[in-house]
Amino acid sequence: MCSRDCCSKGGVSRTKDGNPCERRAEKQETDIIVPTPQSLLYPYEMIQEIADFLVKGSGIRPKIGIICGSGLGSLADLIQNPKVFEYSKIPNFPVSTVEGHAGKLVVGCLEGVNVMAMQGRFHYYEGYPLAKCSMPVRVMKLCGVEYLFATNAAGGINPKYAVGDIMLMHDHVNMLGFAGNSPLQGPNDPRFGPRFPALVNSYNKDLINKAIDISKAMGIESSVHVGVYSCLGGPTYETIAELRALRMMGVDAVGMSTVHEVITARHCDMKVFAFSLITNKCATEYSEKKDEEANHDEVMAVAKNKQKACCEMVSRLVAEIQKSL
Ligand SMILES: O=P(O)(O)O[C@@H]1C[C@H](O)[C@@H](CO)O1
Ligand code: HPA
Repeated sequence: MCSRDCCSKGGVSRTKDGNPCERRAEKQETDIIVPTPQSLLYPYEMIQEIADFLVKGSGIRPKIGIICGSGLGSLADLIQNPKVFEYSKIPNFPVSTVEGHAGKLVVGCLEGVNVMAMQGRFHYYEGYPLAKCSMPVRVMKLCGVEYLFATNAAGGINPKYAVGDIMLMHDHVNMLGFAGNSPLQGPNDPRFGPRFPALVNSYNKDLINKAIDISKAMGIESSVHVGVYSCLGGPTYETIAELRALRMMGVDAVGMSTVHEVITARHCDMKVFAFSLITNKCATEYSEKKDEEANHDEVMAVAKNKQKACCEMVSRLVAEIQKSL
């Protein structure tokens, strides 16, 4: 009861004559914690500071940014004369908490092109808001990056996909977006891009065609597909009913990343190339068999096995871009 002689009825403090207690109402208002809109977590100036730190520290303005998926960190090992930044030493950078994501940013040269690679990405399930997960993409942009290469480990839903196949992403279904979550949520800073960015043709067709040609040159075209990826929040793998629903929506591979990075990259007008390494086949029939359940050890093991082909795909594509620069 407050000093104005109020009583609490149905969770609302009221004066004796039944009117809501003004003082209580004022207090409740100040108690409300309004969540910070995602886009305000990393203002332009803070991203600029991180970019300046990396450009100054490496002496390099990268043209291509690479995000290494689970177990695909060796993509960054291709980089010559690498300057390595541990995430924990980069001002205002989050840290990686997932096995298979080393937490290092590698800047250097690949096939004659200045590149920057993230050995470790940030996932929503780690507890980071989406804008924080994809903040490094904006850092890349302000460092000078024009092309984003995003890679991921994913479960194959398309029954034609086998473990170890590569799926070149040509579109996505943004399940977190369906639920009203976006890395662009909150006030828009036009220095990054427009309020309402279009996402049709987000995945660069020319780069997809080049990657198909590369797969032919590598003799792996029968295990390379072009398909649709969907990102769920994780960290749980999907239920059978969810996988069936995704398949009905036209999804070929499912994972827990990439989409918010692509949204952020397209917002600031980067060219995007992305692929999934199919690390497990998603079961769409009910079964008691333990070996049909997805698990991170299997994801990591398949990624390790297939890293050579993934590395070759990336370096050949970078070499193609180099020709056009
Ligand atoms: O970072 P990516 O999307 O490659 O990692 C996938 C999704 C989860 O982080 C993990 C599950 O095994 O691999
Ligand atoms: N589901 C979600 N994410 C994944 C999977 C999967 O089956 N495999 C690798 N990452």
